[in-house]
Amino acid sequence: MDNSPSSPARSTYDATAAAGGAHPPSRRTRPRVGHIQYLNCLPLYWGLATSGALLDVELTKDTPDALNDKLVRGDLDIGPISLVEFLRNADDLVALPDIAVGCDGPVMSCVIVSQLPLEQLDRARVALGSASRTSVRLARLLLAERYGITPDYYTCPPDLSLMMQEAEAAVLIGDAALRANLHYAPKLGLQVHDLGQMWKEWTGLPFVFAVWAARREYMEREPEIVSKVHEAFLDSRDLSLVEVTKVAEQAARWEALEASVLERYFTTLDFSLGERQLEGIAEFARRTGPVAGYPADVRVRPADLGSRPGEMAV
Ligand SMILES: C=C(O[C@@H]1C=C(C(=O)O)C=C[C@H]1O)C(=O)O
Repeated sequence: MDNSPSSPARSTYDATAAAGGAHPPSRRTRPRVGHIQYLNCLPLYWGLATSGALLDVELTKDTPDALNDKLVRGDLDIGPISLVEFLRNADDLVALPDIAVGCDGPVMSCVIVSQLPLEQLDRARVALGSASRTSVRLARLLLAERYGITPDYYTCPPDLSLMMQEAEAAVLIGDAALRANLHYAPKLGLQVHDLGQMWKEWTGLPFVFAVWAARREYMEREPEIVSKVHEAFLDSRDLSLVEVTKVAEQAARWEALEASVLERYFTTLDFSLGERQLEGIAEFARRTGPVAGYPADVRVRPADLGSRPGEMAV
């Protein structure tokens, strides 16, 4: 190997160093932001491309459970997190205001798929899809307290046909749940129970499956970036809901679901986090806290990010 000062690699290196770095390391790093790889989050991210904000974030697409772990470990700075994981890690995280993935009635994509009426699931095998933390906890709560039953739960990958071979019922979320709900269950004669609707009938409240959070230390270090990312998500969501027909048509090109179904789905989901949603969260924490790893009186207190600032330019 030629290590002499005249070798091209070496001379390029020296020239760069002498010039103070023609390619200096980036002075600022983009915020590392999570993106749930399900259709449920499409309306939150769709407008980021339109506004250009997509270029100002380093996006990591993954399943909710993987994103939960990354945000909690500090491999992400900002992102969606299953409500249950937020409540467990509330000391290290700050919730962002007015943004969530929830519903006020049916949700369509967080379901119990069952071969038997729910009352008959006592001691039966129930498969819990491994991508979920909140829906599986909600399903267990509803089956225990509304139906008075104690199934034999186990966690496994979210694959409906495997689950139905090994269990009498399964809890699914996201696109797999949507497909099960709309396609497979009716074909296979399986019952579908919508967790959002069950919660609403039981408590009269909206339900929040995931909130948006920043790591507390990141928020303290980079409050402006957090504020701008938050703003970009709100703008994206608002634009997507105004243009929901277009979003649904575009998404349908790559999905086995009709545009009209996707439009219904996007408008069934509730992406807000207001007083009633916070009340729903408090009620869920009160009912699950003792067994789910957080105090029953834990609260989500969204950060005060001030009024909506201007364009994102981080
Ligand atoms: C509405 C949904 O909300 C979700 C449910 C989650 C959970 O159960 O932990 C986490 C993130 C969201 O994806 C869905 O997955 O369809």
